[in-house]
Amino acid sequence: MSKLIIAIPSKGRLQENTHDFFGRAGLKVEQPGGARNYRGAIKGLDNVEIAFLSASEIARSLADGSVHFGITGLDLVHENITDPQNTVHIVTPLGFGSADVVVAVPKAWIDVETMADLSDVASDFRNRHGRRLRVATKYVNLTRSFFARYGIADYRIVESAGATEGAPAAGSAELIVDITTTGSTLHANNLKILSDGVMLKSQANLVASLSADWSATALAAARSILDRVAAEETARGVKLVKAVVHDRTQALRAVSQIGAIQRFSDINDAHHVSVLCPKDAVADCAELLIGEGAETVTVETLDYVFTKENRLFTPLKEKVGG
Ligand SMILES: Nc1ncnc2c1ncn2[C@@H]1O[C@H](COP(=O)(O)OP(=O)(O)OP(=O)(O)O)[C@@H](O)[C@H]1O
Ligand SMILES: O=P(O)(O)OC[C@H]1O[C@H](OP(=O)(O)OP(=O)(O)O)[C@H](O)[C@@H]1O
Ligand SMILES: [Mg+2]
Repeated sequence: MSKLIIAIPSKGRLQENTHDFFGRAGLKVEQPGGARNYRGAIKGLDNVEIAFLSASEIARSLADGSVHFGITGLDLVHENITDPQNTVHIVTPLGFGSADVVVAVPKAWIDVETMADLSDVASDFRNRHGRRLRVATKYVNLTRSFFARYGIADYRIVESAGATEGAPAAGSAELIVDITTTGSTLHANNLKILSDGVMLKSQANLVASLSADWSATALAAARSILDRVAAEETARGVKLVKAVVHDRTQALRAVSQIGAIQRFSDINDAHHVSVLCPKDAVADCAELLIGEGAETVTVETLDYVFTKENRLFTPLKEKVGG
């Protein structure tokens, strides 16, 4: 009877959005004993335990299998997990925590715009100064593999624990690899991103561990959670469109062209149409229905659309369900 363990950020910029994400799915995260208690629960789901960890610890816990699910940035997944392909499964991106991991150099380096330029500078630098170019970063693994891809070997990594953008001005490195969202920290430190220097586009993801103990209990709890998550995601992308038309079959044929689908059919009713329509196609759908004789078309927002087939759970089960 091993419970499903979900690791969520205990602090930092992903924390608040994570609570909102669970809230939208109708799941209430409870932290008995307040912010200093590192174990919690989800209201009404007895087989789920919450572990509050830092975003980077979450990536490591997914790798070692001590948690089943975790919410963390894709950057941390790729930096902290050796073989992410075979170690974790990305369940779904969450639409928050967007940031790019980038290579940035001083703006004063006017001749350096690309990774190829940087490669030239790196060789020159070594010849001229008798030491290697220094790159300040906490993304050591991402940097090594990205630089290797561009054939750059003449550099040395200076591990940074924070305020990485300050390293060039402080004289502790020539350039940096760090994460950026608005670009204002880079700008404030007179740094520019190389044109092909975006190493990774990151955002927060719901990630599953492939090495955790996926007991029947844990899998069942995962299904309950993913049912709610998928139902909310689906609902956010569609609207419920209703109308009374001359000929239902004909109207459905027309709106199916723009992706609207009949979900709730009453074979005795030849005139009522009620379809789930992609959010962006609602106005076109209404126009088509009016063309099919509707006087009025109403559009409703839905909270959840549950379906028997769960597009988030099925791929996970295939990987861990035996
Ligand atoms: N502008 C940003 N700067 C840094 N991280 C960001 C930014 N936007 C989103 N993120 C995401 O937030 C996560 C980092 O969160 P946070 O800073 O709370 O964790 P952390 O620094 O790894 O924690 P700790 O260092 O204590 O382990 C990363 O996954 C990153 O992708
Ligand atoms: O492009 P911007 O919008 O300016 O954001 C990027 C900055 O934000 C992060 O630092 P954070 O505030 O998380 O501090 P940290 O270095 O202690 O993690 C990151 O390390 C950058 O320094
Ligand atoms: Mg941080």
